[in-house]
Amino acid sequence: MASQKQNDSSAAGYQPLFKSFATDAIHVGSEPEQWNSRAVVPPISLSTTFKQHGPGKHAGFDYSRSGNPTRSCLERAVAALDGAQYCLALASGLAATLTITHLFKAGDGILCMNDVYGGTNRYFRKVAAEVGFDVSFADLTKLELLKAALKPNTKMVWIETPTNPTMKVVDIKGCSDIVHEHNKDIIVVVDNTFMSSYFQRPLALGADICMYSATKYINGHSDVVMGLISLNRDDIYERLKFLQNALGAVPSPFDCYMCNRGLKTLHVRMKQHFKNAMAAAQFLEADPRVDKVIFPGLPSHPQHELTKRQCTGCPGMITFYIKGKLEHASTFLSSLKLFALAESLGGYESLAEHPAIMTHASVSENERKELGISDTLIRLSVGLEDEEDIIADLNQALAAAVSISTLYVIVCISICRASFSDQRCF
Ligand SMILES: N[C@@H](CCSC[C@H](N)C(=O)O)C(=O)O
Repeated sequence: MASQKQNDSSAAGYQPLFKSFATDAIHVGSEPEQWNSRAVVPPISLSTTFKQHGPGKHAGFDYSRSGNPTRSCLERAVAALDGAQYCLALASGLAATLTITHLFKAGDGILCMNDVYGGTNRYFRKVAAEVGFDVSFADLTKLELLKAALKPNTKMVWIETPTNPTMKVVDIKGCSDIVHEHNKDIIVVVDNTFMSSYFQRPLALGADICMYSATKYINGHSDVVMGLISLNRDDIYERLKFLQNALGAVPSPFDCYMCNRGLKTLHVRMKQHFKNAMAAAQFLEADPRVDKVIFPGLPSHPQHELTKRQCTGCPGMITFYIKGKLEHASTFLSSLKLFALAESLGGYESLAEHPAIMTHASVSENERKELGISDTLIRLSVGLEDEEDIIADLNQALAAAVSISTLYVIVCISICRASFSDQRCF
């Protein structure tokens, strides 16, 4: 039976599930034997300071920013799930990004995937570049563009896959091999927020660092803001551990407790996100009111085969273009009843948003245009509700946004436009 379960995803052509994932999620870091009380659930250790036997002689913890027992429980669990030796928890995904960037100095080159979370784009362009980092962007789905973009001063390559919001999938192994062949000291970072460790293990594919906004799937309950960094290299870990303390962007013990609690059901949630998202993506793709659906689990996705080669499945993230203009996208979003119109993703509840106006508003208009973040682009985070209710909500909101007569007009206009550009009629 166990091997049958293991084979579910590989039967669909994806990588086999990671061995003992659920067992590790539940037990690693939460061993009752570490507490005198033998508490089965790790206690929330709120003390900011810890009594020392003698000056500088402590029992593993001296000050809560430098290290905290509840935080350690979470960090150990996440390291196990990422196939990593080490994990560090930070106060947010962006706190993780800036802590990693502090590994480098002004003048060093950072090469970033062109389509990334708006906050990452904003941090690299409007903060890191302004303090002297040489920041550049390239479409890393094309390995020849990666090769061309590597410079003598490149110190870090930042990959996000699938990308937020246009769901491009980047070949982690392909990129890591090229980067490390060019210079083995360049650090390849993968933002694994969308996939989570359940569907993708970047370190096993050659990346040096795997990072998360744990606010999303890892916690999974939309009630904690947190970042995580997993890695295997001792030298980078030592420096990041120093930076975690020296920069001080650490999460509270309560948030660590909450996130560890959410992590225990990651495997159960991700399976259901995949199932619900697949059904929603198939529904949207078959619907005439929808122009295009981008979901890596659909055979129509340009990197569907790559997704199956490097992942064990797909999360609940779907992006689609609604037919029409901004007003149709807006009406669709305001008409949703079960999906909440809200930023963020990866919680048990379904969310929908308009990247151009919401999560990616800080990306310049030109860049948004180049990336396809248009007025009709809608991003869904499909939650864990009943599949038929999710689809019914999408259906009624599409009906409110694009009536049959509007659809008729849109289709006529696009036929005319195509004919004009072909110079075949009129
Ligand atoms: N308004 C926020 C944007 C939050 S986006 C959150 C999340 N990463 C997502 O993609 O939904 C800001 O300006 O930082």
